[in-house]
Amino acid sequence: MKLNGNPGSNGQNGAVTKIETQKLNLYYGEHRALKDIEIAIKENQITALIGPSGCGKSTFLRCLNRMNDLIDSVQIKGQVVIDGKNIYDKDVDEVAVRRRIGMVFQQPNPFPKSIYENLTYAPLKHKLVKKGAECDDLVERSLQKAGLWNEVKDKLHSPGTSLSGGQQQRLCIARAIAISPNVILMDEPTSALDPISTTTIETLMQELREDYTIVIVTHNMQQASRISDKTAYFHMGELVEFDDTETLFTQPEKQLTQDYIYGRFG
Ligand SMILES: Nc1ncnc2c1ncn2[C@@H]1O[C@H](COP(=O)(O)OP(=O)(O)OP(=O)(O)O)[C@@H](O)[C@H]1O
Repeated sequence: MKLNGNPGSNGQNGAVTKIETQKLNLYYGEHRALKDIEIAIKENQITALIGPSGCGKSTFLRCLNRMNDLIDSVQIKGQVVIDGKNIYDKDVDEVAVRRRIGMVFQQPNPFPKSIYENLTYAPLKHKLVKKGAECDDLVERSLQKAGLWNEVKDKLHSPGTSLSGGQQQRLCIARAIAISPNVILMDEPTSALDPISTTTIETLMQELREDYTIVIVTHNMQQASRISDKTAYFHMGELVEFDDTETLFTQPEKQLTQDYIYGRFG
């Protein structure tokens, strides 16, 4: 696969801003893990977050769907504006935020239920669909989008955990899609997968970009380079550099970015 061959980086400079953070700071107790992060993430693009271990990539990602709210010691200051509205405003329902913004984790984590129920559980709970034909339709559409339908259509009532690791991760992507989000967050979604499953998911992400805004944390710089339109380099809680992926990997402006990309640390 060609390094820096991301097809989406051309001609999308005028894309609409989907997510914008303003002076975003996050504290775990006394520890300031994010420092004045300001970034504008574009709609229907893939944005990769890279940087050394502990620099705050996952913390930042979790700010985008208010997942950090679940941690007692966390204090967040600043704004995360999605579709023009700060998701930390008092009148915003955090459960509704998490519904609009799907998340896929490092380890595939299907529920201990059937493939079918993995996809219908949350939509039924949120009353997005009714049992029966609507659920059947949702299951087929979500699995089609996640590129898994042909592999599982004859065993929808088998446990999700009976699938291979790569299939389980695509089931988790289908589950994220089933709640009709418009943003999908992915935290190292392929790091537990073999190279073939990784390629399948990378290809799938290119297709999903048509319909969703995707933000992905990855340790794999070649992956960021292959799949993303924009890349953000984080270091010790700061956003050091954010640019078109091709520019960031070939002509990084900041010394810290150069050191990381050229392997001088991290
Ligand atoms: N639940 C938590 N409680 C306290 N501190 C935390 C918590 N989660 C993360 N941290 C700290 O916040 C900082 C950023 O962590 P984070 O996991 O966001 O980094 P990361 O860049 O995603 O790292 P990695 O690449 O290793 O996953 C680190 O110093 C980490 O120890």
